[in-house]
Amino acid sequence: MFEMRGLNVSYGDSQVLWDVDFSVPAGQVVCLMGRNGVGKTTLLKSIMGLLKPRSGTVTFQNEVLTPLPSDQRAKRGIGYVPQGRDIFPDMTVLENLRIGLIAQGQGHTPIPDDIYELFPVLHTMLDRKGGVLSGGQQQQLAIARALVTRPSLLLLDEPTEGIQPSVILEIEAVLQRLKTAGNMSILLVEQYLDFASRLADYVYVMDQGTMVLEGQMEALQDADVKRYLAF
Ligand SMILES: Nc1ncnc2c1ncn2[C@@H]1O[C@H](COP(=O)(O)OP(=O)(O)OP(=O)(O)O)[C@@H](O)[C@H]1O
Repeated sequence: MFEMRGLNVSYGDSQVLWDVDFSVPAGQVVCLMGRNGVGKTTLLKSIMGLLKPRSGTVTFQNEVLTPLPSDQRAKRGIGYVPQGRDIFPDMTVLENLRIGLIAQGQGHTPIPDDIYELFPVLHTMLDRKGGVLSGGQQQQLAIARALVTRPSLLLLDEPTEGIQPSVILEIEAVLQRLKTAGNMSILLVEQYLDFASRLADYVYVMDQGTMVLEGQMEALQDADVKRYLAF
C-alpha cells in the first residue's frame, strides 16, 4: 500500500500541489488524470523523491519514505517510467535495460526472460542504440527497464503520449498482464480516458494542484472526468 497525506509541493515560491491525499492499494491499478500543468508529474516526482515536499508524508508498505532519497525509494521497490521516457540514446537497448540493475548494485544479474516475453520486440534489438528506436519502442524499453528491478509499485507518466495506436494496444496488453499477475501496484498518469478506463480500478482527477474527483473507475461518469480533461 502506498499513501500520501497532506502533501504540499512548491517550485521556489510557486506552490503546485496543495494538501494532496492519495493512495494506491496493493495489487491495484490507480489512474491519475487531469489536464496539462495541473501537477501530475510533480506528484510522481514527489513519490520518487526527486522533489522535496514543503510538508506532508509519503509512506510505502508501512515505511515513511519522506526523508529517503530517490535511489533508496527505488531500492524499496518503486519503479518509475518518466514522461518522455528518458532512454539513454547512445547506449544500446541491453545497456539501457541493465542500468536499473546496476543502480541497485545487481549489475551481474541477467535480464529476466519474462521481460523479453512481455516485450519481444526488444529481444530483437538488444544491440541497437536506444536513440534509433521508434517512440513506441522507446516507451516499451522504458517500461521494461523499470520492470527489470521487479518493482512492487510501478509509476507510469503518460505512457501513451505520442505513441501510435498499435503500440498503445501492446502496452495495454502488457499492463493487463501485470495487473492479472497481481503482485504489483500500478500508478498510471494518463489523459487518454479510454485507455485509462480499461485498466484502472480507481481514478483520481486533479485540477490546479488539488484532487477534485475520485472514485472506482466503473462508478465515475465519463462526462464528469472529461470536464477536467477538456482544454
Ligand atoms: N522545474 C519547475 N520549475 C518551476 N515550475 C515548474 C517546474 N516543473 C513544473 N512546473 C510547473 O508546475 C506546474 C505543474 O507541472 P507538472 O509538470 O507537474 O504538470 P502535469 O500535470 O504533469 O502536466 P503535463 O501533463 O503537461 O506533464 C505547471 O504550472 C508547471 O509549469
